[in-house]
Amino acid sequence: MTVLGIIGGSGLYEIAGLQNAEWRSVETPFGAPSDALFTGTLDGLQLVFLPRHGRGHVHTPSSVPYKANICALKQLGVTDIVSLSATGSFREDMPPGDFVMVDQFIDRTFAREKSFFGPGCVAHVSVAHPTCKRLSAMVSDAARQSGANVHDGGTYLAMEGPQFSTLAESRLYREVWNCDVIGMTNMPEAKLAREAEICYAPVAMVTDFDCWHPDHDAVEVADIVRTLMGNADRARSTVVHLAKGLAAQRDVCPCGCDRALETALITAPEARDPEFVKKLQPIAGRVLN
Ligand SMILES: CSC[C@H]1O[C@H](OP(=O)(O)O)[C@H](O)[C@@H]1O
Ligand SMILES: Nc1ncnc2[nH]cnc12
Repeated sequence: MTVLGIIGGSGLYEIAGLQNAEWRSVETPFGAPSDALFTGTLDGLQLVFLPRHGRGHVHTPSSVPYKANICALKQLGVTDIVSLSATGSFREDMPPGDFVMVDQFIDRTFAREKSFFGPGCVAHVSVAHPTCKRLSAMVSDAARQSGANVHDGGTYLAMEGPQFSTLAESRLYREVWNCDVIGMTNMPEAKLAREAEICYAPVAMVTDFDCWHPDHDAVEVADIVRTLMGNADRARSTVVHLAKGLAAQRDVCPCGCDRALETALITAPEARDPEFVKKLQPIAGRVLN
């Protein structure tokens, strides 16, 4: 069965229109998620919403409990995640207001735990293709139906933050590394979703041109928030259109996201730490038992 998870970024702290809606507190072996999770149904589809920074925006990009967030979504049965994020743009043809269906990342974050696995149970999943093509295509259609100008494909530079980039960094990411958008949160979120075998489709909602742009000397939160308000309405409408198109009956993912752990475990069964294996149950119970 499909359970759609929505991770709401800056400016997206709630979602309206769900039937049988309730906020549910969830504990995980990896601690508490950013906030309670808002569950309900939309057009017959089960949906779980989580505000990435918590209601009121209390978490910094570095303090977001990424592992607990993904684990909580998994515990509520989420099969597909749409991740909505505010981003800066490195491209003149991806101006504020546009949506970019990100399909690649460069991960420059350094102060975050990036794997559920560790000593006592080691696993290596592939993130060569870190997003789900099938889900991204559906989100892209839904975003177009909501009136957004959508770009299919793009590389997201994940920076640690919370400060915005220096001009030299912005130029490096744009001119040398050919990145399309920049943000602070999609890593390690995407890597953890893959480890949890959940399909992941990130939507970068452009809010600014970062500091490389001659007309935008510095990035300012007030400008971002203003653009976010327009983006947020289209993001909510995208979710509504997506819920109409996603079948409740779920087939095997053609990209293999839902089987990512099948070839990933390397620790010999007899060498695994039983306590740690217990902790990993919600994420990897399917392949560990
Ligand atoms: C408010 S601007 C900077 C902030 O916005 C983005 O957050 P999110 O990805 O959750 O929408 C960016 O990554 C920064 O955390
Ligand atoms: N220019 C920017 N850099 C990093 N994160 C962002 N989020 C929104 N705009 C951003």
